[in-house]
Parts: sequence; C-alpha cells; structure tokens
Amino acid sequence: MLRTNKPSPSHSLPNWKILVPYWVSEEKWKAWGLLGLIIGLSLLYVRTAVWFGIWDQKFFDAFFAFHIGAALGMLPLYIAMSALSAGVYVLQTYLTQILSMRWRLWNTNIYLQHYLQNTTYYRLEHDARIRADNPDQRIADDLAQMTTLVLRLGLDAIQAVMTLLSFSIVLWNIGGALPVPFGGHVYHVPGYLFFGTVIISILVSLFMEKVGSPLVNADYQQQHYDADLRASLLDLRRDAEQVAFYKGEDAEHLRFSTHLAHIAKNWRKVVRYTWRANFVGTFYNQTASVILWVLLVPKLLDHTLTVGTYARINAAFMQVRRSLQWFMDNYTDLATLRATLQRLAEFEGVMQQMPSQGILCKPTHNLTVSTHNLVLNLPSGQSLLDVGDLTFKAGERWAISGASGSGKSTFLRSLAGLWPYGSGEVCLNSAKSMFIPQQSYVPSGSLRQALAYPLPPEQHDLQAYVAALHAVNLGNYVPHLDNEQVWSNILSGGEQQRLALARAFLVRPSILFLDEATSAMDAENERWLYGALLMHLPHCTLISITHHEALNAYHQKQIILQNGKAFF
Ligand SMILES: Nc1ncnc2c1ncn2[C@@H]1O[C@H](COP(=O)(O)OP(=O)(O)OP(=O)(O)O)[C@@H](O)[C@H]1O
Repeated sequence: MLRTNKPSPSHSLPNWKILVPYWVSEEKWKAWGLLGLIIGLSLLYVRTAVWFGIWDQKFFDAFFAFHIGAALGMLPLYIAMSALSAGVYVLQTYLTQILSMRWRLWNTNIYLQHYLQNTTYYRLEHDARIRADNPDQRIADDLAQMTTLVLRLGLDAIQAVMTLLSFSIVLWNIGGALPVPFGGHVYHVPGYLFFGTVIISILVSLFMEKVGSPLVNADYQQQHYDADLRASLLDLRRDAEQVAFYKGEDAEHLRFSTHLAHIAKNWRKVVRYTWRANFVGTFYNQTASVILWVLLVPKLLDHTLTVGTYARINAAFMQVRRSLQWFMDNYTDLATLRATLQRLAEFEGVMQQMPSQGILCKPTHNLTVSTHNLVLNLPSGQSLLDVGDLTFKAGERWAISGASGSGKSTFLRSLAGLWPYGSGEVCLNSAKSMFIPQQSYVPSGSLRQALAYPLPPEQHDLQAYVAALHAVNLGNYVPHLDNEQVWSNILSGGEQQRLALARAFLVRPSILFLDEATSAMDAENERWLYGALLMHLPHCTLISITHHEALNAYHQKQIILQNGKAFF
C-alpha cells in the first residue's frame, strides 16, 4: 500500500468529469428513468407543501374567527395530506437509495477494471513516481460517498429550486407592495418580502462561502489521514507474526500514534472551520424570524395582516429562505463532496497513465524465450542490468545466480512483462508460461481453491489435486482439500512454496520460471521438488533463480549477473 505524508490534490481530470460516465453508459436509460421518477416525486412533495400553506391560512382564519366547527372539519383533510406527503417522501427516499447503489456498483466495477488492467495495481505499488495513496479507500469508500452525496445534494437542490419557485409566487402575491414615502410621493415596491428574503439569503451565503472554504482542504486531508491509519492497521494484521516475533508492539503503537497525531491535528482544523460554518448557519436560522417580523411591520400598520395571512406568509418565508440557503445548509457536505471528487479524479488520472513503453514484449507462439538488446533500468532511469541477447530454447534448463540486488528478480519481471523500465525486446509465449515468485500467494478459502489459483477449482479433477499434492510432498493435506481456512497463516513458509509449486504440476506449463521458489525449504525437500519437476515435466523449459549451488545439478546452463551485466 502506497502512502504519502503530503497529500497532493493535483490531478489531470476536471473533478466533475468523473460523474459523467454512468449517465451515458449502457445503464443510462434505467438511471435516467429512476432519476426522472425521483424528481417527479420531489415536485409532488413540494406541491403538498403548497397545499399545507393554503390549508394553514384557511384553518387559522376560521379558528381565530371562532368558526370552530368549520376549522375542526378541515382536520381529516390535513391527515390525508400528511399521509400523502409521508408516502411520497418514503418512496422518493427508497428510489434514491436504489439509484445510489446502482451507480456505486457500476462505478466500482469500472474502477476495479481500470485498477486491474495493464497491471495498474502493481505499478501503483512499485513505481515511486506514481502517487495515489490508499487506492483501497478510494475504491471502497470514496465511490460510495460520492454517489450518495451527489444524489442527495443534487435532489435537494432540485427540490430547493422547485420550492423557491412555488413559494416565491406566494410570497410575492400575499406579501404585496411596500409603500415608501419619498420626496412628497409614496412609491410602492412590489414583492418587497420576496426581494428582502432573497437579498438577505444571498448575502449570508456569500459570507458562508468565505467563512467555510478552508473546510474543503481540511476535509480532503482528513480522509487521507484516516485512510493511512487504517492501512497501518491492515499492515499489522498481515504481518502479525513478524511483529510478534520482534516484540514490535511499542514500535507499532508509535506508528499508530503518529497517524493519530496527524488525525488529531487536522481534526482541530476541521472542527474550527465546521464550528465557524455552523455558527453562521445557526445564528442566521435563529434570527431569520426577526427579519420577517421587521419586514411585516408595514403590513401590520396598514391593517392588512390577518392571523391566517401571517401563518401563510410565515410558511412561505421559511420555505423560500430554506431553499435559498440550500448552499449554506449543505456547506459541510459540499466540502466533503468536493474533497472526495478531488481524490477520485486524482486516482482516475493516475490509473489512466499508460505504463512506460521502454521494454517491448512480443508475444510468440513457439516455445523459445528470447531477449534482444535488453537493458533493465530502475523506474528512476538509473541503469540496473545489461542483459543483451539471450535465447532459452524449448526444454532447456537454466539457473540464474548473482549477488543480492544484482537484478535477478527484476530480470524475471521483465520477462513476465511487469517491468517496462529499460529498452530492448522480450519474446515469450505467455499462454504456455508460468512464473512462481519467492513469496507464495495463498488466498483464503479452501485448499483446492488455493491450489487452482488463479483458475476456478473446477478446472481440475480430484485425482489431479491429489497427484499434485503428493508430487510436492504435501500428501498429508489431501483430506483437507475442501477445508476453508486462512491457509497462509497455517502453512509453513516451505509448505506455502510447495503449494505454489503444486500449481505447476496441475497446469503443466511448457515454460516455468522459478524465483527462488524453493528458498524456504530444507535441502531434502528442495532436491525432491527439482527431481519431481524433471520427472513429471521432463520437456518443460526451466529458468530458475537460485542461490543454492547444489541446484545447478538440475540445470544444464547458467547465467551469472555481475557488475550490471549478464554472463552466460
Ligand atoms: N520497484 C522498484 N523501485 C526501485 N528500485 C527497485 C524496485 N524493484 C527493485 N529495485 C532495485 O533493483 C535492484 C535489483 O532488485 P532485485 O529484486 O531484482 O534483486 P535480486 O537480484 O533479485 O536480489 P535478491 O537476491 O536479494 O532477491 C535492487 O537494488 C532493488 O532495490
């Protein structure tokens, strides 16, 4: 997992562009259909609010005129309207959740495709020049947060606009005109309640943007530091045994404390900026009624304000004010969304970078593996190894040796097409090849699944699994083939290497590359395995990296890497 201490918000995609693909994808009709339905329900919900306003006016006028019978007779209508409004709200929320999940699943699949294609997941971990911290968090959390927030905020915004339109008319019509005496004349300002509300709301929103804008960056960093802590905890889980042997608890605690210190330091910023934004928002909410009372003084003086009219104006004023302050109410969520979009756009930009094209990998159909003018560099451009021209003919067995750090594994990576840094050409029939690295990968699940990896377990029959396990001296595990376990915690290092080699007996590749694939075994098992390979796969081309001279006996040819050159 790559982590950086300094998050970099730079990226190549405009942030909003990552919202587009789903809405033009093969799912677009369903997506737009659902969205249309949700917006329709939103409009209906706003409409019910208007009906409530009309009801309020009639009810309060009747009630305060002591027409109690008429007033109480209106209550069943109120209950019916409440039921309708609640039903519309629930259905709208339900459909929004469905749309949000569909969008998230679609996006996550696309991101997973991008992450897995061109071995991007590998490049992100091995090329220090490519920076995308915590891809797991971006794929698992950021995408979920993005879809939920975009839909909620977007639909809220649409509802706010509809509410604004509906209630502005009410406010304009019922509010009437403001008589302003000036220079001996009385001028009438139409819709003064409406204009008053709009001007005040806009001014408060602008102030809010000024007060709250640092929250976006603080939020971006908060997500980053949280992910770092989680990644460290995952490291501890993965390497629990090593840490336990080293008694590294204090060192681990120190590491977590460092992450916690970052979180706490940044959290203080988040709290400070949120506090400011919330203060402005709450203060305005509390004082808004006072503003209305001041605006209503002229109507009170000219005796045009009944209780019913006040109730309706008050409701309309609140609705217009709430829709105009949508931006303010959602400021902290908008800040989170902006930070999330920034992180995702940055990640998408990194995933879209094409791998370096230094070393050319030519697929072949024959069984000869060859290199031409092959030169390996480090990602920084520094030269590592000059391999030149090499040919491994079908059925030949080669041992590669050299000092630690001389470039043995990197040479195999270049043959596998995982190392693009350098120049020259590699020709390989990859469909007939198999690479077994030093660190075995034993996924959790049944032993059968682990053996078959990356193919599905049905690929081979029971007999093949039994034979493969016996061939690598793991016959005692035959009864456990279908036991689901975290096998990487149960099998010893040497057993994990034998399990990885058992895959070769199952798949029977024509070309087999071993990168110190028997290094964790005792000499007897190591010899057993090479003997078994020669017996069961006699025509297989074998290219092994090894530090053990005794294994040279199982190979016919040798390559020695020394002083940046390959000697053979
Ligand atoms: N992703 C990377 N980024 C930068 N340098 C790297 C990277 N991978 C390997 N190197 C460097 O390349 C050199 C060769 O590494 P490599 O793993 O090929 O050595 P090796 O001969 O297999 O060593 P060993 O016998 O210890 O496994 C080392 O100095 C290593 O630090």
